[in-house]
Amino acid sequence: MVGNQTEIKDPENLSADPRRFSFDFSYWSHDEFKERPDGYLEPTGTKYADQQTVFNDLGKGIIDNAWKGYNCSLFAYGQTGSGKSYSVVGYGKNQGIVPLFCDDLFDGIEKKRSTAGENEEYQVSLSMLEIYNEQVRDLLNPKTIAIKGGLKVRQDPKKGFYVEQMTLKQVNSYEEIDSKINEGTRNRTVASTNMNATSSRAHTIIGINFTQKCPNDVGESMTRTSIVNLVDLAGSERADSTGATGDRLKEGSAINKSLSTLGNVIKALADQSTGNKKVVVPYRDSTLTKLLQNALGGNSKTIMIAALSPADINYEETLSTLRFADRAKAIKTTATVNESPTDKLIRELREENAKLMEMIKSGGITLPIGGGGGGYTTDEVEEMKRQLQEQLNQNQSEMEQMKKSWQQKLAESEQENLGKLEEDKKKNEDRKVIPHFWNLNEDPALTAMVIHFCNDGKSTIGTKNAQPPPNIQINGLSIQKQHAIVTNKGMNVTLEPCSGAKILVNGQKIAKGVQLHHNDRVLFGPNHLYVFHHPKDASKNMKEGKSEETPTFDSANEEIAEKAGLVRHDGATSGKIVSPYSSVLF
Ligand SMILES: Nc1ncnc2c1ncn2[C@@H]1O[C@H](COP(=O)(O)OP(=O)(O)OP(=O)(O)O)[C@@H](O)[C@H]1O
Repeated sequence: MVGNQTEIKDPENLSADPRRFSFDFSYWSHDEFKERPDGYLEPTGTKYADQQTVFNDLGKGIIDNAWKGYNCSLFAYGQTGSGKSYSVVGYGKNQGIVPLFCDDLFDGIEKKRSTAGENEEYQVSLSMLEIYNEQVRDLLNPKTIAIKGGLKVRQDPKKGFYVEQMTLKQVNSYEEIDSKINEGTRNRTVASTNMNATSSRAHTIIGINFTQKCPNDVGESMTRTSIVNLVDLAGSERADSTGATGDRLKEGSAINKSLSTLGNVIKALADQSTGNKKVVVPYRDSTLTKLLQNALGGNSKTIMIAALSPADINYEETLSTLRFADRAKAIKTTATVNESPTDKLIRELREENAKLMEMIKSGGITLPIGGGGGGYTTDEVEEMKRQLQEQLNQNQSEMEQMKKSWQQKLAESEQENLGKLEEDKKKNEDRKVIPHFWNLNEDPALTAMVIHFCNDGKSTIGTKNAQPPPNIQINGLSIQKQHAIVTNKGMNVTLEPCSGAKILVNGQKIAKGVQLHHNDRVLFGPNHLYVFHHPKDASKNMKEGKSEETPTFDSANEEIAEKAGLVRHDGATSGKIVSPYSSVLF
């Protein structure tokens, strides 16, 4: 990284000149940092770009634009393990753009609210989606995650593509939005573990809708809205470089479909911006590009983060990421401020609904989206009617939302959100005193997201189909209705497999009850991997100054492979190894 330039050398031809790419920013984050006692990684020289630096350069701009009423998007592109999630969401004390953005946004709202007049309102709502194998899952509504084929993506002439039935949760503070995002990440963890899916192959879209209602100079109520999409894309590595086969290959090609379409869209938009207006932009070719249409070529101010690995073995992928980013920087979006008199917006929705009513009455023959005339089958007409009704209902609820006062909405959402916050707080307290299992996932962002407590007495472990329902529910391949029983007797915890159930403790298959110890690794079935935490032992170790080695996904898998005789004893590892990490931004 030299100024805003990123240089890359071919490891097989080091004497050749490096290739140079210029961006708005180029950040180095591979070395020259140290960990503060609280866990924050801070620079030891001038080279390392910490999370706050990146946020100051990029996040603050998004905040300013959101306040002005522009739609904003940020998406992170790069191969698995290169630092996309680190930049977008962050880990622990090293918060990424999403939490820092939310914190700053609510700080600003609180300041405004403290001096706000009666007719000023500030409102934030959150959505969280995952695209996996071209299918959309709503991470804020676990019930929809299991829907076969995922949620439907529809097109509206004004809004563009949108996800039918998507949850939009109103949030009133930083704590509430943080708790909701954690809930979404937990749902994502459970879903990916149950389906034995690789999370790095999923795209995550966090949507923040920010609405301000303020009177203008002549006292007329104005509504200003901004939709902020923060996108953590799936790993961009090509399927042939991952050695994937079978389902993994199918999964890989679906992800590649989204990412290769993203590449095609970016190429087409870049061509357009150089004057070739005839190019057709293939948004419709993948779910991802449909949902990112606005972010890529429409009404949005957009930032792309390209995350790179400096390791030699990743040279080809890194070069391809840089080329991708280089093409993307040519794109020019045309963002406009989304501001209208509130009454006008309500009137437009009312008029549109009157038209939709007419269309439904006349048999739904005119498609809402550029449709033609007759010749439809009964099923097609029914489907059109259903779409029209759906749109009508959506407009109706949007209209009601606009008419409702902030106070009313606050009262409605507060109760639910408060309950969740209390729940989170209690869980955190319980973790200090009750023995429990915490999950390990190959994606560090999804690790320690699922907690199962071993309460006093007996707890059953099994699937949701068990009768009576188990105390600890895990679902998925090879998990039995009654899989195990965990007993906590005076803080002594034992784990006993049910007949036929597969459980490994520290890599060893168990056939009868065993006592669990702090930091034991427990694998239920083929892929539900947990660490057992005993709070008493943990605090004893701390008091005695004993250093603890916290198990990781890789170390637990190596242990399993070793016990099964699959690994050499020379320290060779088996999992993915991609060394750290630098990010380029433009
Ligand atoms: N800028 C950075 N400084 C220090 N550590 C980093 C940085 N970026 C990434 N890391 C570390 O590298 C590891 C991988 O990063 P991350 O999970 O963000 O990769 P990713 O690109 O999101 O991968 P995936 O596609 O699997 O989600 C994490 O343990 C993270 O803490």
